[in-house]
Amino acid sequence: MAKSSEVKVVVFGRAGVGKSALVVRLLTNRFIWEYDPTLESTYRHQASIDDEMVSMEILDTAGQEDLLQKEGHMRWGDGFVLVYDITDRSSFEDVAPLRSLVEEVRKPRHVPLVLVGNKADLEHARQVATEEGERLAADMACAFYECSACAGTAGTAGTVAEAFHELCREVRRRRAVQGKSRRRSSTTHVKQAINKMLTKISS
Ligand SMILES: Nc1nc2c(ncn2[C@@H]2O[C@H](COP(=O)(O)OP(=O)(O)OP(=O)(O)O)[C@@H](O)[C@H]2O)c(=O)[nH]1
Repeated sequence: MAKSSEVKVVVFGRAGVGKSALVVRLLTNRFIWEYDPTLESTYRHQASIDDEMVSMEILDTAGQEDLLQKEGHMRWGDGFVLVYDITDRSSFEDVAPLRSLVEEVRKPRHVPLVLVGNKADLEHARQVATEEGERLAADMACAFYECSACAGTAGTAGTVAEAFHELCREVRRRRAVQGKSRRRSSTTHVKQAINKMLTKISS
């Protein structure tokens, strides 16, 4: 494993969608039923993603922050996990405005995002169809996962890590694109300077 990179991840979503439970699932592979509902916390987590060590700093937001706090978190993060609860339609409706705010705060940069529909174990109480999640993710041009932070739901628990890993990949892809365009613009400057010199010499 050659390189290692740092990625700051912010987990956003309405209070009670399961942000803390998802982060705990990622960090410990466990599910904890009750968590302090209002505290905001940061965690460190290392993972090998496609043969690269990635060190994630994860900010689990409180879900009830004011606009100023939200904007501060949006400036801090490299990538964002937008979470809704598949059994709570209004938490799904919160996602689009949240995404617009991130775009606004980070303009003109593209913002790496993943969309997560949590509590997939509660199929009987579902209020948001999988296709609706897929459509929203397509609109936001980001990856989409339905998962459950809840222990014992075979299949969906592993998806939690996959969602965070995919976000790190997207951050990495964006950094590569931005690095290239920075290099291109500095080459353009050198070319312009040489052209200027040549014009002066020949005149
Ligand atoms: N069945 C089920 N319950 C879940 C799941 N994830 C979280 N919960 C429950 O949902 C409630 C809220 O979970 P939290 O992780 O505290 O949610 P949060 O989004 O961090 O909430 P705030 O900190 O208030 O913003 C808790 O009772 C959890 O046990 C899940 O995947 N399935």
